[in-house]
Amino acid sequence: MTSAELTTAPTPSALRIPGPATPYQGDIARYWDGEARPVNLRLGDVDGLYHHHYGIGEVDTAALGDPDDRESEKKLIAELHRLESAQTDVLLGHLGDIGSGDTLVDAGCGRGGSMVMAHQRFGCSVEGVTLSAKQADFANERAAELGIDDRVRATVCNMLSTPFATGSAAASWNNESSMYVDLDDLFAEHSRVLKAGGRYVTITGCWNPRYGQPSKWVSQINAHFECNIHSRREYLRAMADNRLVPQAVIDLTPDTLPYWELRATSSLVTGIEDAFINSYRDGSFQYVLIAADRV
Ligand SMILES: C[S@@+](CC[C@H](N)C(=O)[O-])C[C@H]1O[C@@H](n2cnc3c(N)ncnc32)[C@H](O)[C@@H]1O
Ligand SMILES: CC(C)=CCC/C(C)=C/COP(=O)(O)OP(=O)(O)O
Ligand SMILES: [Mg+2]
Repeated sequence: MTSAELTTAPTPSALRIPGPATPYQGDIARYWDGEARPVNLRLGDVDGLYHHHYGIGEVDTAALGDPDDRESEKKLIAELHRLESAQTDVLLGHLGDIGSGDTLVDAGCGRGGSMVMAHQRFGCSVEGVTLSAKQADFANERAAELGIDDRVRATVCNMLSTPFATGSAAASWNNESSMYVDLDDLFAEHSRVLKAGGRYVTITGCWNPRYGQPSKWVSQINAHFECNIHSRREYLRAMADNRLVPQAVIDLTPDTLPYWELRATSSLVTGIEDAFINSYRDGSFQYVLIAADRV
């Protein structure tokens, strides 16, 4: 299938492009094929938007109600989910003016929650890539259920080598997926796929060069997710080397701490909560949004 066909003739099921480029990518594909943590599925079940990222914003304590209430766990799950969708809203708000005729690229799309939200907001087409066939199938099934599978599609594909035509995307993003790849290779591919003047946005966790080196908490997060968190400096340097000029760099660390503090009180904890809370508090780790212009 040619790039032109890929961007103009979506099919409801996941396209499969030759497998992982490295043994590491094979590990990551298996990791996400096997992932079924209740914290992700129960939150997604709230409204059918399935995310694999974290939340931002103030907790609505009124919405949580009385902790002794029988419905309190359900309310807490709904609140965590609201904060995760609020995170996507902030990312989408940095994509610039997107029209219904535009195509966006979601690099590392997971189960597709951000893609659905992008289509609902802009009316545009969204092409997502993930290493996991299970995730791509899930995302495509959700798009079909919503009747938007002609505009929203996930493909099993390496984000460093996508089938999308050069200069074809009005905007592209990584939502908590850039810690799985080399940043030079990643930004070279975004830069190729984006049209001149297009916008790239990432929300990511990065280690803070001011701390010195990755802290023990950052190492714990890497081990937990089999990822390799980059420093803030690496992001900015790799963007500069690949025609991506930062338009906004926003430290979302204070905005994500309430999500983690709330999540730590829920029955859906996974054991990684303290590593995030401690590293955000000691300054070794930061949750950032970087929006850049493709020049
Ligand atoms: C933490 S999840 C984030 C999912 C999604 N962006 C979201 O916000 O819900 C990380 C995603 O990155 C994807 N990923 C990691 N390395 C990749 C690569 N080289 N190519 C494509 N996808 C990749 C994984 O398959 C997974 O879908
Ligand atoms: C900010 C950083 C470093 C993110 C690492 C990537 C990652 C695994 C994100 C969340 O996925 P998830 O939603 O599947 O995780 P969890 O099960 O913990 O909610
Ligand atoms: Mg999650």
